[in-house]
Amino acid sequence: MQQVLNKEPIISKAEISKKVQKGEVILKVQDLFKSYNRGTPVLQDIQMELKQGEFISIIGPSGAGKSTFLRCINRMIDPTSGSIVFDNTEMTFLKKADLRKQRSKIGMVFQHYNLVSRLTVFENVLHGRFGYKSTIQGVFSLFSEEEKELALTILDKLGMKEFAYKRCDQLSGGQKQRVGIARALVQQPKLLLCDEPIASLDPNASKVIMDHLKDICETMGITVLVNLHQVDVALKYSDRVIGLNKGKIVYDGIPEKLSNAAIRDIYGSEIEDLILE
Ligand SMILES: Nc1ncnc2c1ncn2[C@@H]1O[C@H](COP(=O)(O)OP(=O)(O)OP(=O)(O)O)[C@@H](O)[C@H]1O
Repeated sequence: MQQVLNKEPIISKAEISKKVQKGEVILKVQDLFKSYNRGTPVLQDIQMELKQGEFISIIGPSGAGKSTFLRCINRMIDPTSGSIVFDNTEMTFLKKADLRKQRSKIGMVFQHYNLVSRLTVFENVLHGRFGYKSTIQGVFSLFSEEEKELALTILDKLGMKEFAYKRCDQLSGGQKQRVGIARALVQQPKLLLCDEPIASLDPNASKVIMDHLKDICETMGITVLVNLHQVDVALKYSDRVIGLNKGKIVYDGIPEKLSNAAIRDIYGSEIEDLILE
């Protein structure tokens, strides 16, 4: 068995299904601006606080800045100015090793899954542990027995254990997305960023994915921040909905208070087929 040099606590099976308290602020964004190539800002004056265990959806028309915002949080994109404090650490100043360490606490789920299709489900899931390893360990894919057990436990939770040794190119879209979620969960994140996780899926597979994300939030206490195009899905699953229009937050509140007027503010002229009478 290979030793893990960079030891991080590995959660037990019992902890994976433990209900945790919602509460403390896990992410605080202040005065955030982002412009690409010195052009017009695509994010403007973003202020936001997310709490541990919250399920938050971001909705808004195409080009509103939803993906840019998610990617600024984990610094896949560098913000132009402003502050992002995640888990008591200012993200915008971090470099190399410190950034990598902080990023390992933030899982990300992508619309197109970002899996290595010729590798097995199990191998793809273990890739989520790379953030905890030295370069050498990463190159030789050295994983401990504990890490392998964690990967299988998470696959089991997502109903994917029986597919562990299948190649990812043999899976359906919904199954691929469950692998993407499992890979994010083996990181043992405090925050899960999901960028349009159901945009490529049919309604049945979308429901399975959203149900899993909600369950992960409720049973593991992980804060889930999801970009969505579907207002009805956001309303059904979220503790809180954030509406973006042209890079500005125009709604931040509970789903029950998202009025038709608020939906108009978010979607502007694209609105008519979205109004829920
Ligand atoms: N790498 C880039 N370089 C220049 N402009 C970009 C880049 N990425 C995004 N943009 C622009 O930033 C704006 C916001 O894009 P973003 O993808 O964040 O919006 P979105 O709300 O996620 O849209 P969608 O729902 O279509 O994915 C858009 O005008 C887009 O064209």
